[in-house]
Amino acid sequence: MAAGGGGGGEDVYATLLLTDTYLPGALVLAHSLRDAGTTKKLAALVTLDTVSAEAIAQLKSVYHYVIPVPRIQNARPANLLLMNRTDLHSAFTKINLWKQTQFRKIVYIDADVVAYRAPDELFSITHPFSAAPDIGWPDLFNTGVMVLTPNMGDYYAMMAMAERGISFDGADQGLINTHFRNNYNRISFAYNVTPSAHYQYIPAYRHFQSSINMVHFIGSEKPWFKGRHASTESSPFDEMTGRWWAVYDRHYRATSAELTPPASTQSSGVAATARPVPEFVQYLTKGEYQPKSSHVEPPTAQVQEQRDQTSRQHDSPSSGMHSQHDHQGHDAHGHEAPLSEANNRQLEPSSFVSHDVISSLSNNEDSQSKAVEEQVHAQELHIAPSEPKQQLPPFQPPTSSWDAQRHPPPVESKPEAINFPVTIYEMSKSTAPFVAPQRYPSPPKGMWYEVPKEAPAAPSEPPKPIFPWEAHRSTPSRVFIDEESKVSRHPGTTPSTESSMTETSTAEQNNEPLTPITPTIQVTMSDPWTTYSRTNAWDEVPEIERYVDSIQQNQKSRSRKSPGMIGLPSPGEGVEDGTWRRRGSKLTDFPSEVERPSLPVTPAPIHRSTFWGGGPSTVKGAIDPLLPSAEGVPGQGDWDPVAQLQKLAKQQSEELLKRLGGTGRDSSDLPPRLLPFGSEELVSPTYVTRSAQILSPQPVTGSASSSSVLSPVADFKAT
Ligand SMILES: O=c1ccn([C@@H]2O[C@H](COP(=O)(O)OP(=O)(O)O[C@H]3O[C@H](CO)[C@@H](O)[C@H](O)[C@H]3O)[C@@H](O)[C@H]2O)c(=O)[nH]1
Ligand SMILES: [Mn+2]
Repeated sequence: MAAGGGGGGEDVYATLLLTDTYLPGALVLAHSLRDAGTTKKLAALVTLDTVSAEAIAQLKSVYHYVIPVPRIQNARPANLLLMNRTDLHSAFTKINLWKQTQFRKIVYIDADVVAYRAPDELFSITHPFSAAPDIGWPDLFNTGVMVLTPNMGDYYAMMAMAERGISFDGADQGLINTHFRNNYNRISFAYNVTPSAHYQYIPAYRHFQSSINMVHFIGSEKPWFKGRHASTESSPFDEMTGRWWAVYDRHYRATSAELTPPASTQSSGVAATARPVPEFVQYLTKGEYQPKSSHVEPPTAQVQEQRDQTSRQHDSPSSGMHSQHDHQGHDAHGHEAPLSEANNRQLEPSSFVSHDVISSLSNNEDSQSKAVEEQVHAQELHIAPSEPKQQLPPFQPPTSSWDAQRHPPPVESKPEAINFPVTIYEMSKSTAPFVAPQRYPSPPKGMWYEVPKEAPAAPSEPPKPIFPWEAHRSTPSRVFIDEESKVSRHPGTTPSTESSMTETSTAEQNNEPLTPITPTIQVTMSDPWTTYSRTNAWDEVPEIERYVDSIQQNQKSRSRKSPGMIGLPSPGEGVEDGTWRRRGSKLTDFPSEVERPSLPVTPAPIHRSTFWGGGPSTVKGAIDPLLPSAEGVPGQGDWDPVAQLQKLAKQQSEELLKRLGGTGRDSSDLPPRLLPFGSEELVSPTYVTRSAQILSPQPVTGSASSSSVLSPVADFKAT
């Protein structure tokens, strides 16, 4: 063994076993690493004075090295009380890791850790000491996972501290943190995830879940102390606990075959020693020990027999001791003293645990009766019945102890539907002929829907109007293809057969006016460009008008203080008498048709004979029927965008000039306005020029002031 350390040697994962009670943990840890396919060897440091031979034998079945180390006890354990963990009085023993200089690098892992994957990459860290943050105080590191280079320097330094009891928590974590305070390499929390039943940062867990390497069950409650059904929720904590149990089950769960061995071996009492699954481990795992039995006996006798068997099995030279200590430490059935009284499960002579289990079964009345209860329960659930007919076990949903994303199903697993409740119906074997009953029960009453005798009368009157404009609503004049049949069925409504926008359909003549006509506007059907109303039906509702007036009155009085606001009438426009308001009192204060005739918004579609998908024979003879055209919408053929744009431009210019003071000026002598760029060549695909005169942009002839306003024209002049 090299004294300097850190030189040659191999890499090992190492753990520590101070007591038998942590054996299930140490075994599950080793299996989890091996199952994950680690290429490194495994070592377990053990304190021979407190770990039984049986436990060491178990360790040897999975660990390459089982290394005895001297137990280092804290002579001043007062600080341990601060965290209620007096069971950790010998945690200083961990310091022995630095003495193992036969190894190049050690990845130390607490016995209460389960590996999701083998973190072999940790061995390539060059830093002499690495650890992950502790959730209790993240500036500290947790000593449950450490990557260290053994060397005698660190060993002696820490031994000196241990002898003086220098540790703020009384255990190894306080000591090692003090020693490596300023010189440790922080590794990811994913290497030492410490779940909590009370607090879990669930979003982070969900986010980083897939990167978890190892899970460490810190605190006094370990999975194997609580039993597999300690919790049935599916919290992150339960998921992680489930992963521990998945490894346990893979290697230590009793199969039903083992629970019902052949009768010959049963009577000999030797069966217990033949072990695919070691009972010793089950003893130490709460709720897992199930004694073998193939026939129903009075439970008491059975327990007695089991106890005797176990007694023989675990007999050792020190067995005489077991009656002396009425130790009530943790037994495998969970009939333990509270875990906070943790020193109860500590520091007994070698192999004390097995005796402890036995003594609790044999010496303690209470324990015994509970054990009997459990025995009976175990029979109900798991042990093959001796009588042919026995109640099926109650349905238990499968526990989520296995992560299907990462691992194959546990070796012992059964098909998913194995637990589903099954009801089997059998055919009647009766040969007696069927005799109909005298009377069948009458159907239940009042369970059907009574169809109303009369159909609900159609509402004779339309619903009362809610909004003012509903009172003088106009009938829509556009007709769509789907409605064609309806229209033609209407007496006197014949679809127009010509595509002419100016033609008034029969429907229009028979019905109300189709365009909302306000009293002030003269509709001239001959000029479709002026027939669009720019007012709203509700503009004339007196209530609304009054309301708007009142608002504007308000605004007016306020804005007088700031003249020049856009939209305010000039002093000459009759502010004082209020006449200007007539034009501006509407919510939608668009220029009227007279002021600014609108462009048609949607030209009516041109009817194409092929569109309707049929030849002349399909609809009404040789000519396809046309939909009645909407009133006031100009025909497509009349649509000349160029002319309309110019018309609009001219009108606007006129208006502008008018506002600028040029009253009474005849618009006809205004030059046509420049069209928007790119639209000069615009020609409607359907428009047939009716007047040969096409207006072209001409230089403006107005005054200097007007030309500066008509900037597009001025620009044009400049070019
Ligand atoms: O009765 C015992 C107690 C401890 N151990 C071993 O010592 C380790 C530490 O004890 P543990 O119960 O795991 O402590 P934690 O609850 O994890 O508490 C924290 O505090 C301990 C004391 O500082 C540190 O050793 C741990 O790494 C740290 O996570 C265990 O994993 C075992 O390897 C035993 O074998 N038997
Ligand atoms: Mn631990």
